[in-house]
Parts: sequence; structure tokens; C-alpha cells
Amino acid sequence: MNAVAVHLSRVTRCFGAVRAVDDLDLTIEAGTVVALLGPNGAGKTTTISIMLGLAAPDAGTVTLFDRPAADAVRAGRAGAMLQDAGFVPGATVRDVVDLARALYPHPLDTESILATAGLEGLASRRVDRLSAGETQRARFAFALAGDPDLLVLDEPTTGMDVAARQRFWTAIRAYAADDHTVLFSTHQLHEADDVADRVVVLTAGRIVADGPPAEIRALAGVGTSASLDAAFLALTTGPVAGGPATRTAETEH
Ligand SMILES: Nc1ncnc2c1ncn2[C@@H]1O[C@H](COP(=O)(O)OP(=O)(O)OP(=O)(O)O)[C@@H](O)[C@H]1O
Repeated sequence: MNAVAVHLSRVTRCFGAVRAVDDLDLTIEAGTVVALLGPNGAGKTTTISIMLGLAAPDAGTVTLFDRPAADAVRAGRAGAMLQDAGFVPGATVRDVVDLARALYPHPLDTESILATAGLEGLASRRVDRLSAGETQRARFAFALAGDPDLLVLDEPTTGMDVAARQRFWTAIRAYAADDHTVLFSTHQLHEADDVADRVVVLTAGRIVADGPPAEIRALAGVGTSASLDAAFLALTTGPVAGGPATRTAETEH
């Protein structure tokens, strides 16, 4: 068995009466690409924040590579693209990349970061003058800077055009092929279908299905040629009396 990149054990996070993350167990082996799916408000961003040590759970424990999440992030083992991450206004793309590199002990070199993120022609552009899709690419560059073993990506392709999305996923595939680990959330389920080894479906802070895309279709009871959207809707809009049971390839077979 591979090393464990991410381990969440019985994690709960409440906001008032809302259980955003509800007694969640999640283990991700190093070298896998995992898509975290769920309807709006399912708890994806909250789970990611806790996973990265940016928010504390009310209960439960989190480790990345067997160490506290914040330590792993500081050591450059994990890089992240977050939805609301801002940059210093007035800084250029190159400034931001160099700033990110300075945070880590073994950064990638600036030119390769810019090339991987598709920012070669934008290095001198001020970050506050980037378009939405270009800003996502700058966030990707920031995430890559420390040469992390784990990339955590919250809706990474939001705002990217078709060419930028294709280039982004090509870069992610190449990164994953090098025995790296990727966890990403998305509402573009074809991205999960195309790229992920494993799909984890959250509803109301709990995992309701977990397995490779083909297994997710089987668990949802849709045909093998059905879209992942169809499987997702079947899994997330069904009755939840008593709370959703987790469905995995193991429990169904
Ligand atoms: N800071 C907060 N204060 C109050 N409620 C919050 C806060 N952050 C999240 N929530 C609530 O927790 C639940 C989970 O939110 P979260 O952002 O994790 O969901 P999500 O799956 O990422 O959703 P989306 O797909 O819309 O981005 C939602 O009901 C949300 O309203």
C-alpha cells in the first residue's frame, strides 16, 4: 500500500445549526487523483480548509503525510488553489511566483512554474489586472511553487476558457503521473470523469459514495454510458432519512 497523503478522522465542523462537515472519515493514498464532488453547500470548501489546516475542526483529527496539516503545508508538502485567495495588489505575476517560492525550502524554478501554469506571456502583468481565468492560472502557479507532493484544488477551472482548461488538466495529469497526489473539487463532473482515479461524493457534510467513476455509476444504478451528472443526481437527490449511508465499491459487492 502506498503512503497516506491525507487522513481525516471523524472530522466535524458546525456553523451554528449547520453541520458543514459531519463526522467525516477520508483517507487518500499518495499518488492518487481524487475528485471531491457535492451539491452547493455540501461541505467541500470547509473540508478543504480543514484539510489544509486553515480552519480547525470542532472534532476529529487531520494529518497530511502523517504530520499536522499546517506543518505539512509550511514544509511545502502541500500546495493549494483556493477560491477566495487574493494577491498583493500592484504585484506582478512574477512577483507573486517569487514570493511563493520564498516560502518553501525546495521551490521549483520560476520559469518552469510560469510555463506549467500557462503564464509565460503574463509574467509582467499586475495580478490585479488579470482576467478571472488568468487569476486562476496565477493561483495555480502559487500552488505549484513549493514543488508539493499534494495539490489541493478548490474548483480550479472556474473562469478558465476551453484552451486554458485543457492545458491545466494536461499539467495536472503530468504532475500526477510523477507519483504526486491531487484532490480537487469541481461542479464540472466531466472533469472528474476524465481525470480522477477516485470520486468522493459529499452531501450535507457526509460521504454518500466513494469509488472510481465507473463504480460511482454502478452505485447510482445508472448505465455505464450514462453521464457522471446522472449518477451524481441519483446519489445526491435521493431520500436521506436517518442520514445518507456511504456507498462504496466494497459495500455494494
Ligand atoms: N463561515 C461560515 N459561516 C456560516 N456558515 C458557513 C460558513 N462557511 C460555510 N458555511 C456553511 O457550511 C455549509 C458548507 O459550505 P461549503 O462552502 O463548505 O460548501 P461547498 O460544498 O464548498 O459549496 P459550493 O459548492 O457552493 O462551493 C453551507 O451550508 C454553508 O452555508
